[in-house]
Amino acid sequence: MLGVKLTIHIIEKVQKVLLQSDVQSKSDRSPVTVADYGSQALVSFVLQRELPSEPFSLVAEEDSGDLRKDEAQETLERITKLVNDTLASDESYATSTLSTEDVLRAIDSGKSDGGSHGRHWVLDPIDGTKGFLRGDQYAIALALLDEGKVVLGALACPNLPLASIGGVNQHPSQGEVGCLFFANIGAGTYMQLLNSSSAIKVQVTAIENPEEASFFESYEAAHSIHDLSSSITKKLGVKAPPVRIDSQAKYGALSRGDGAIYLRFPHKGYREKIWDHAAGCIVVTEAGGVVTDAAGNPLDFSKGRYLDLDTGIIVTNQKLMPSLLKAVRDSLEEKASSL
Ligand SMILES: Nc1ncnc2c1ncn2[C@@H]1O[C@H](COP(=O)(O)O)[C@@H](O)[C@H]1OP(=O)(O)O
Ligand SMILES: [Mg+2]
Ligand SMILES: [Mg+2]
Ligand SMILES: [Mg+2]
Repeated sequence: MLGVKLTIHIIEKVQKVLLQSDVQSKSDRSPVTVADYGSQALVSFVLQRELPSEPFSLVAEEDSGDLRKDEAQETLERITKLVNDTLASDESYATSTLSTEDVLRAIDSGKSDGGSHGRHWVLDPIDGTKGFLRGDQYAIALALLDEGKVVLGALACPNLPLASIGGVNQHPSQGEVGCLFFANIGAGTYMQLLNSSSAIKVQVTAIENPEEASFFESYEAAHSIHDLSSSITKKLGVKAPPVRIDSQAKYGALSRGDGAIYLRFPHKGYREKIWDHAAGCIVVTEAGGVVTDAAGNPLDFSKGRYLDLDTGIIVTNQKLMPSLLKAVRDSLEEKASSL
């Protein structure tokens, strides 16, 4: 249990870093903010502080390359202040102060390649940066790999309502907001409000009839081919329109039964990273769901920083998976023969 408690502890702390902030563009033209860097520095620092006796390995999204350039000095100072203010607000870390060099080093300790041996932490400091910038959904995703398998996952979704987001009659502005999902291998998935400490066990939906199912996909059409998921769900007989939200909040929502299906088909040439799915994958599977690639194979997190997979990622419950896989196969064949 130490791992799970530790993970929650860190994520609650990181949430405080997430203020509105300037945005830079990375070499792949995706956005990165001082909050992404601050979050990664903080999680990395706290993990190393809490686990001094074991070799530390972190596979994380960001690196300090751009922050080391002369013109980034001011940004780096802002990130350092953000990190130090957060540490100062917590009893256990109030005496820690990081220099700009410490922050760069903490960010860069996320350069591990992971792999099939030993233990590796896997972090997406902000997943769904575009959603974060829009004020929509985003997540902080932390997982632990042990001998290539995900054994622990925590997904903090600060903008996710406690009430279901899968239905048609939604009032997203009402009620409590900010959910944390965590899963430990063999022990199920739990959810709690970010500002509370009492967790409830969650389960994926038991729906067997696709006509009653609703499905999630990316908000951003550049992240997933919407036409393809529409063809798949039509074949399956899904009646509801897609629920489009950002980030691994989709996995969290699915794990508590908000929707029944999550489809993700990135455009040609995009390579999926392990930090975009490790926490979400265990959160859904421990809640009774199934996560596979488009060919029906389980995701393999042991191959390094990237997932080596066939075409796309599909998620649903055990009952719906066989017919979903068939609809995926048929739609992909149709697409291939129309090219
Ligand atoms: N061109 C792209 N295609 C697919 N996914 C992308 C692309 N660019 C960034 N991503 C990543 O996809 C995930 C979000 O997808 P979605 O919100 O659509 O589910 C994020 O991990 C995002 O990274 P990031 O962590 O930088 O936000
Ligand atoms: Mg990013
Ligand atoms: Mg991500
Ligand atoms: Mg990210």
